[in-house]
Amino acid sequence: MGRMDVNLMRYLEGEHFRVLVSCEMGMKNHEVVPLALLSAIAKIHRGAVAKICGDLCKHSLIALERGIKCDGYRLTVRGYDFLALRALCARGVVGSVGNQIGVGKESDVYVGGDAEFNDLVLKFHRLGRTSFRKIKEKRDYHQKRKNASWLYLSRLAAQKEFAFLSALAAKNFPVPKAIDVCRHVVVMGLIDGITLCHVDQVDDIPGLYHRLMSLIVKFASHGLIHGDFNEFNLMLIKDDKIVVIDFPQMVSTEHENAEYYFNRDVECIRTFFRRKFGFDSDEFPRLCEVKRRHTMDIELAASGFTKDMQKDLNRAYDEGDFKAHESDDEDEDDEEEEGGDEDVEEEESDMETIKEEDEEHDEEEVNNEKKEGEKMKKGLLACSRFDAWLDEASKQLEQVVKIEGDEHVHIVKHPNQTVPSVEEREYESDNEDKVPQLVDGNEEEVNDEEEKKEKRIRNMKRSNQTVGTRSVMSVGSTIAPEEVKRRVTMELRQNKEKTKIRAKGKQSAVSRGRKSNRETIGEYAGWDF
Ligand SMILES: Nc1ncnc2c1ncn2[C@@H]1O[C@H](COP(=O)(O)OP(=O)(O)OP(=O)(O)O)[C@@H](O)[C@H]1O
Repeated sequence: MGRMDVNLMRYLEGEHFRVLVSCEMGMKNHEVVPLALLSAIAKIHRGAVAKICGDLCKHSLIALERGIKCDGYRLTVRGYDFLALRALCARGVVGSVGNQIGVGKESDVYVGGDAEFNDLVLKFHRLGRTSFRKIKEKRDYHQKRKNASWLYLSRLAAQKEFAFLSALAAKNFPVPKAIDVCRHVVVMGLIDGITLCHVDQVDDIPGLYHRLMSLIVKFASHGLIHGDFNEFNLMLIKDDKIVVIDFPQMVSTEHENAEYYFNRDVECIRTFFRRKFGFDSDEFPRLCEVKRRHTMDIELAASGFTKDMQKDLNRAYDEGDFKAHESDDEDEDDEEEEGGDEDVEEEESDMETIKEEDEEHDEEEVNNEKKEGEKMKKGLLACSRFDAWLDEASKQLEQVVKIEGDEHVHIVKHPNQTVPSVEEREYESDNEDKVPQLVDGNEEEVNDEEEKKEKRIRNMKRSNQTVGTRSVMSVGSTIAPEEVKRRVTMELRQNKEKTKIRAKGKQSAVSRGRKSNRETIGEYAGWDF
C-alpha cells in the first residue's frame, strides 16, 4: 500500500482536464473515444487535442486503444481519480492525499486532508476492476448502455455509499461522517481505530457481542439489514465502541430474502466470536422478533438511488461481472425513464450545448449553401443575359455588314449615350487613334484611304446623330462575324463545362473532419444514465 502520486496534478493545465472530461463524457456511450469526437466535445482543435492526448497517455491518464472499427482513447483509472480529485480540490473539500490505508475488493482507501489539514478518508470505488480486461476483446462502440462501464458502476457505488452514510449518521448510527462525494470517490471522516478482524484482545467480550447484536437489531428496527455485517466492515475504536464502515449490500427488511440476510449477519458475528475469542452464546436476535419503528428503507429508496441502480449494483457485487448491469430490454426501458443524477444532468446539458452549437453550424451551412445557390443563379442569369446580348450584338453586326457594305464601318448607338459637346468632338477627332478599337493583326493592311473614309463618315454621323466617344466601333477586322460568334460561344461553353474546384489539402481535411464530427455526435441519443 503506497502513496498516491498526485504531484503531476500541479503541472496539468486546464486543457488537459478539459480533454480528460471529454474522454469521460465520450465513454458514457463509447468504449473508446475517437480523436474526432474528443476534439468535438472539448471544442479544441484536433491537432491540439492530439498533442494533449499524447501528454495524457504519457502520464497514463488515458490510453490509446486500437479497435477493429476505430482507434480511440479510454480513460484510465488514474485519469478518473485525477478528475475526481481535481473537482474535490476545486470545491475546497480535499487539500491533500496521503497514504493508502486500506484496500478492499472494490475500493482503495487513502487518508487525506482538507484545506486546513484535518484528517479525512478518500474511498475510491473500483467496481469491475477484477474483470476489466474481459471487455477488451469486445472493445468497440457501445450499443447504448449494453456494455456497462466501470465508470458507471464505480460512480453508482460511491453515490450509494454516500447516501447511506448521510442517512445513517442522521439517525445516530455509528458510521463515519459523510463529507462529500464526487464521481467514484467518497470523502468521509477518518475512524481512529482498527478493523475487528485485527483485534486480538477485548476487555469485555460478551459486552461487545451484545453491542454488535443490538446494532443488527437497530438496523432492522429502522427497516434495514446490513447484508455484510462482518469483522472486515466493523471498526473498534476507543472504549470498545463499534463503527460500521461499509454497507455495500444493505437491503430492506421487506426484501423477499430479508430473513436469510438477517440470519447471515447474525451468524457472521457468532462465528467470529466463536473462532476468535472462543465465545459462544445462545442469545441471538431473530427478524420476526424485531419491531419495526422506522422506515429508513423507504426513505433511502426515495433518496435518488433508484431500484434499478440498486439492481445494477447488486448484480455487479454478486457476480463480480463487469457487464453486470447489462440489462434486458425491459430493465433498460425502466432505467432510461428513471436514471439520472445531478452529474448526468450536468453532462446532458453539456451535450445539449454541443448539439445546439452543431445545429447552429448546420444552419450556417444551409445559409451558405443558399447564398451559393443564389450566386450561381445570378451567374447563370448573367450568362443568359450575355447570350442574349451576344445574339443582339451579332444581329447588329450583321446589319452593319449589310448596310455599310464595302465601307466596313458602323457606329453603334447606346441608349444612355449623350450628345458630345463641340469640344469633345474636336478632342475626339484630334485623338482618333486613341479611341478603343476592335482591331486585329491585319490592321496594317488598312490603307490610308480607308482611314480617311472612316474619319469622314464618322464626322458626318456625329453631326447628325447622338454619339459618344465610347460607343465608337471600328470594324477593320477581317474575321468574319460568324467566326467571332462561334469562338465566343465556344469559350462560354468551355467555361460552363469547367469542373468545380475542390478544396484540397488542409482545407479539405478540415471540412471532412467537421462532417465526420457531426456524424459522430449525431449518433448520441443523449446521455442515458
Ligand atoms: N472511514 C475510515 N476510517 C479509517 N479507515 C477506513 C475507513 N474506511 C475504510 N477504512 C479502511 O479501509 C479498508 C477497506 O475499506 P472498506 O471495507 O470500506 O473497503 P471495501 O472495498 O468495501 O472492502 P471489502 O468490500 O473488501 O470489505 C478497511 O478495512 C479499513 O481499514
